[in-house]
Amino acid sequence: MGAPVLELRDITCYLKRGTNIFSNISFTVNEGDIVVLQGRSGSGKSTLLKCISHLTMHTGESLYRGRTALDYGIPAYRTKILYVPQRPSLLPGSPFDFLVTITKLRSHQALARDNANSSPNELLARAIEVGEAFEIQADLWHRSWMNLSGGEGQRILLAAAISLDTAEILLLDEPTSALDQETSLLVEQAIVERVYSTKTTLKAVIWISHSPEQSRRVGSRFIHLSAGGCYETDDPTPSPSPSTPVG
Ligand SMILES: Nc1ncnc2c1ncn2[C@@H]1O[C@H](COP(=O)(O)OP(=O)(O)OP(=O)(O)O)[C@@H](O)[C@H]1O
Repeated sequence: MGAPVLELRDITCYLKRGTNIFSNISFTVNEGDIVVLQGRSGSGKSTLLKCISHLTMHTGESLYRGRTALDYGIPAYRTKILYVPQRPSLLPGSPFDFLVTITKLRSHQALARDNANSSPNELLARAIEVGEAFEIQADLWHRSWMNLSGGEGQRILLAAAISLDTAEILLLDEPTSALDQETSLLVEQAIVERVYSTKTTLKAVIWISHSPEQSRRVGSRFIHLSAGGCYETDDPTPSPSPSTPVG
């Protein structure tokens, strides 16, 4: 087992007093883990990823390398634990504009000081290279997000997250939901290779998937959200009743 990277302690998310989406979610993500997060529609998978990245109010703690997001400062924490939504629905401009905006963030610049390839054009060159592995043509990076297909936008967002190469954990919210089987396989392969490569910053992934086949292909661990809690199983096709409670 690799070193612990992210420890979730008693994460509870409530809509209003007395109504929790889930309660006391606790598990640890180690280097080399590809944790597939499963559960019925509405069980709270996306909400859990948003809690981990501090986009949603919750109680409990997410410790990255033993420290909280407040210890690091939330922007710096988010460069290391990066949430990738299913769709880039509200982003203005083009994917290239998005990369330019990121390079101007102080949290990104603090990390990029050690990294010679930090200018927007260098970042774009890396993003284009990653995107090509996902069959994204270079000119799409300059097209408005609004004029990209669902699958193009999804792959570009993933390629951008990967090419930043700052995150130790990617929180992937159904990263292939808009893709055909063949393109899904390309994306899966690229992500899995990066987790196991010693040349990239990425150490682990939490990956929401509704597909047992995909879970089997990519997952090294399987955590199921159910009845407001979670359990870990060895089986990528989850059983209706909890096997091993986590936490
Ligand atoms: N901001 C919000 N206000 C009210 N309810 C919310 C809010 N965000 C999420 N919910 C509710 O919380 C529950 C969990 O939503 P979430 O999107 O996390 O589920 P999910 O497991 O990711 O679902 P799916 O598999 O369908 O994507 C749902 O019942 C949803 O309607």
